[in-house]
Amino acid sequence: MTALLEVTDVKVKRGNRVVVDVPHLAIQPGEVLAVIGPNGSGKSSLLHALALLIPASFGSYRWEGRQVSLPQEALALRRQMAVVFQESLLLTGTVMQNVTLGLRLRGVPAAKQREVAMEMLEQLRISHLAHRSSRQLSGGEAQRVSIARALATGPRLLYLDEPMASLDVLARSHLLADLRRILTASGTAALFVTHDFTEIPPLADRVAVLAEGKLLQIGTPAEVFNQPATPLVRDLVQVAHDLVRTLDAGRRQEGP
Ligand SMILES: Nc1ncnc2c1ncn2[C@@H]1O[C@H](COP(=O)(O)OP(=O)(O)OP(=O)(O)O)[C@@H](O)[C@H]1O
Repeated sequence: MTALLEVTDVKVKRGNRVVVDVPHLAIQPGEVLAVIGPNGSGKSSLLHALALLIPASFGSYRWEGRQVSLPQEALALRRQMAVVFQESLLLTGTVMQNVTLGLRLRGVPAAKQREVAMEMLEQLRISHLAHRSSRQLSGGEAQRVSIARALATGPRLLYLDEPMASLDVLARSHLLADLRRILTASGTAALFVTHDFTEIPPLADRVAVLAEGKLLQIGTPAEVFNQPATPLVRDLVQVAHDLVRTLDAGRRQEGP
């Protein structure tokens, strides 16, 4: 299958330091890739570089098999991608005004803007908030609005930088399920950065582990969790293993 996005020799410099140095990374159409790693390992920098939001150097940057010329084609390509950040970054105005923003900038007729936005709000189960001010939303609602805004333009690839970090566990679990359903139904690929391993099974097809800007391992969640490729990956996933073991031990003690 031709990858949706395939990059080689990605390097991001912050000051004089190279903070991302990844020889190869590919995202398949419709695939959801989680990126995990310690603080400061370069996860956000990698995401921002791939989304063409910060300067980076690429050996090659291929979109659906075609070599993209950067920076000349960056603007056109960015229209096929969307980004959701940890903070919802909504503009003053109503939810509807926020969700139609990207479509407005693309010159989509007003009636169509509203139709598409309403559809996205329904898919994210927040159509009742359409006419609410963006300043009168809970954190979970605001994050749903920012995801609806990102998806309204029909991106082929959605980047999510710790989008659930400020949500409570229930809100997070419901949003993960809704997001997975929407991404699968629309065939949208996604790359999401997370610190929370519980987000991986419901959302990710593959996991990439980054440390000090280097890709230590990439594989299915089962591969990474059961066959960690390096001691650092083992230490990272150990926390998740310990949790499962503790819960199992508790269950055995309680009996059937
Ligand atoms: N705007 C910036 N200017 C200078 N250095 C930066 C900047 N942003 C990030 N860095 C540095 O680049 C490195 C990678 O940071 P980055 O935010 O990409 O890591 P991360 O894995 O996303 O971290 P975290 O998990 O803490 O969010 C870090 O050493 C950080 O200090």
